[in-house]
Amino acid sequence: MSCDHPDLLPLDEALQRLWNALPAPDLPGLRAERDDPATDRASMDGVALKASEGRASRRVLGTLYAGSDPAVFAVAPGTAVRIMTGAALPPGADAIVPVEALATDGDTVRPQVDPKVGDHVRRQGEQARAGDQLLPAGTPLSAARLALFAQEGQLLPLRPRLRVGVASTGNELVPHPASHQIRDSNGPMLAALAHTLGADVDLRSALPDEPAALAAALQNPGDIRILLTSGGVSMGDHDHLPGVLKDLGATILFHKIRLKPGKPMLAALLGDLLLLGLPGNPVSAYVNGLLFLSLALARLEGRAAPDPWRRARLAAAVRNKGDRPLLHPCRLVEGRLEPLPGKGSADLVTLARADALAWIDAGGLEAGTKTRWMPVV
Ligand SMILES: Nc1nc2c(c(=O)[nH]1)N[C@H]1C(S)=C(S)[C@@H](COP(=O)(O)OP(=O)(O)OC[C@H]3O[C@@H](n4cnc5c(N)ncnc54)[C@H](O)[C@@H]3O)O[C@H]1N2
Ligand code: MOO
Repeated sequence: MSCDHPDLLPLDEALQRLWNALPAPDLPGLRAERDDPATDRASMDGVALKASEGRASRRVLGTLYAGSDPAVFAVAPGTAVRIMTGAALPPGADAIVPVEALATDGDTVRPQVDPKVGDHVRRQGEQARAGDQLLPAGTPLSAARLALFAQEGQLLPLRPRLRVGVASTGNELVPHPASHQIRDSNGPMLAALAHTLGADVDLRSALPDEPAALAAALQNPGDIRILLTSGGVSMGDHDHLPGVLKDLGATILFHKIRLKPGKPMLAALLGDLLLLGLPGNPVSAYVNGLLFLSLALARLEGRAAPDPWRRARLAAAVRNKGDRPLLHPCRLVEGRLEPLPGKGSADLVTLARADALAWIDAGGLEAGTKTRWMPVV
């Protein structure tokens, strides 16, 4: 019997749908408060002098450091001022000769090179002029952009880390398992993943396969913005999550995607709470947790959408008989993807040995094919 599902949502569309459904914070634009740099500055440690005097000796008047007021010196013919990187140029100087290109004798210096006007000088306003638009409103935040806001006197406070709840589901999850039971490995895995991705994590006890318990957890989520669950989203008698969400009036963003592992992946909004209902199989929970949580955190924090994909060649062929693209565990060896002999979406042993997940189109890929892959973090 074929299990092909033409209605499954392609991964990139699912990611886009999640991105569009989440609100980005208000992202202000930025204008330059003053010229950048605000005065001519030294870009090397050396002496500030008049270039037109060529290699002639100069008498050193003193030293300017980054932050020194340059007006205390005036560079007249036959003089120079020692200057450190970042210091404003003194009046009269138009070039810097670096320490390495100077002969020094007491307070006299002699350039060993022919200085030219503007040598090793960062010109006033060469990066921006006062009033220039530096970043339009809506530009996603990054550490570099936050630094630019700080430079212009508009320090943006760091946002508190988003709080992410993690709750596994399943009656089979117990701390001391008999042979028909298992330990909860998804909970600790997803907590670690959320922590790695920069969230503040609340790892909760596993929930039983009971609609009432799931409903209670969803209706009283506590102080979290995102809830990661694992399990209970497929076709089994105990797969209650989709029905519970429907009864609670949640907005289902998608349920079931064209990816192996990850077919029953579910995302829903319940008021302000984003629920990522990850499939229970550990590799599936990992892959989808990584893809969807990193995107959701970036969106809610006002960062650009992360692109986890890199490209490399497969060292060996990988078969994929299904109709879904496959993310296959690999080792990266000298820049090539060496497929591991994995046993599918329940095989945590192979996932833990992998450092890459390679994208294998439906139908499989031959050895030597270049394909996209993402790191296992
Ligand atoms: N008739 C069908 N059966 C299944 C389908 C389907 O389309 N039709 N899809 C399969 C796929 S694909 C996946 S993935 C799984 C996902 O099912 P659920 O998300 O409903 O997960 P569960 O059934 O609750 O559990 C699946 C598997 O994972 C183990 N598990 C669950 N939670 C944990 C945990 N916290 N730590 C470790 N392992 C966990 C669980 O014991 C099961 O073995 O469904 C397929 N079936
Ligand atoms: O999504 Mo499932 O993990 O393909 O077996």
